This record gives sequence, structure tokens and C-alpha cells, in this order.
Amino acid sequence: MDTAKIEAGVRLILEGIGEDPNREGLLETPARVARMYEEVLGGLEEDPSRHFDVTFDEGHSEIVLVGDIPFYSMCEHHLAPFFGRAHVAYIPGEDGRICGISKLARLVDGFAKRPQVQERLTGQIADTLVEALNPAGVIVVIEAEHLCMSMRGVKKPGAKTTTRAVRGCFTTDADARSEALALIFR
Ligand SMILES: Nc1nc2c(ncn2[C@@H]2O[C@H](COP(=O)(O)OP(=O)(O)OP(=O)(O)O)[C@@H](O)[C@H]2O)c(=O)[nH]1
Ligand SMILES: [Zn+2]
Repeated sequence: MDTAKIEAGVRLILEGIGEDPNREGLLETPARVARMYEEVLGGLEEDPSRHFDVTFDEGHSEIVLVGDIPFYSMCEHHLAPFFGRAHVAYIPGEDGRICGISKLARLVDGFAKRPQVQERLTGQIADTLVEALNPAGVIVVIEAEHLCMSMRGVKKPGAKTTTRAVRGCFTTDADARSEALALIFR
């Protein structure tokens, strides 16, 4: 990440809003913002599929769900945060291959820490899991509040956006899909 560019940009924004970037309270702000962006937008520098280099052959054939994974992302239209909970579920493939459950949360974070739209975030998580595990099916549900809709613009705090990505057997087997969604929203 080019932190010098971020710092120069933040100085320009401060000048643009009529602030003095050289007053004492703001002197360190460009560097702080650059460090924050490294933390919350550092996902472009990583390939989240790397978390699936190690998987386990357990012969498990039933659904695995890691629900209520908290996440923070940044809306690419306003660079304002959106945040909420992700639910990631899969049914292992014929080989019964599973992954460490923490890797599903790392997968969410890897794609969340980029300029995003919620729909793309949801699909990227599902598609990466399909590639990594060759599972029978995947469902990802994300529920989020967008600050660009809460604190500005249409100003509807509390409005929740829900997105879903469905892959494999969950697209054709309505019972399996209903069962997974019931587990997610129980
Ligand atoms: N589909 C989708 N839209 C999003 C997401 N995040 C923000 N948006 C929307 O992106 C749109 C951008 O619309 P524009 O009309 O270009 O921008 P704007 O004038 O700031 O729009 P308002 O937010 O309505 O004031 C807005 O409707 C946002 O609510 C997202 O993750 N998914
Ligand atoms: Zn936005």
C-alpha cells in the first residue's frame, strides 16, 4: 500500500473542507488515517484462498455452518463503512473434505477489507469456498447496515440489507436450502 499517497490525499481532504492540516491536533492525522486504511483496506494485498492450503479429509457429509461472523467493510461508492454479520455454510463434497472453521471467518475478512459492494462480497466468499473445497453446496448470507444510508443521503439508520449467494446442490435442492436457511436464521 502506498501510504505516502494516502497521507497526501488526507491532507488535501482536510484543506478541501477548510481545515488547517498543520494545526497541532491534525498534524498526525494523515499518518493515522494511512495506518487505519492499511488495517481496514489491506485485503487487496492478500489472496483469501491461501487460507485453504490446509484442509482435512474427514468423510463428513452433513452441513457445516459458521454463523454470526461479525465483519466491517467499506462501501466502494462512498468509502463509508458497512458492517454486520456473515453466515457461511457448506456441505462437503464426495471426498468429505472440510476446512478449519476459523478459515471461514478469515475468508470473510479477506474480501471485506477492500472497497466493496455487499453483493460482490457475498459472491466472492461463496465462489472461493467452491474452488477451495469442491463442496456439494455453499450458502453465504450477509446482513449489514451501510453508514452511507444511515448517517448521510437517505438517512435510514437501522435499515438492514440482506444478500445471499447459493452454489451447488443448494440451488437445486429446495429442502436442503430451506434447512440451511433455517439454521442460519434460527
Ligand atoms: N447494491 C448496492 N448498493 C450500494 C451498496 N453500498 C452502497 N450502495 C448504493 O450505491 C448507490 C450509489 O448511488 P449514487 O446515486 O451514485 O450516489 P448518491 O448520490 O450518493 O446516492 P444516495 O446514497 O442515494 O444519496 C446508493 O444507492 C447506495 O445506497 C452495496 O453494497 N450494494
Ligand atoms: Zn455507500
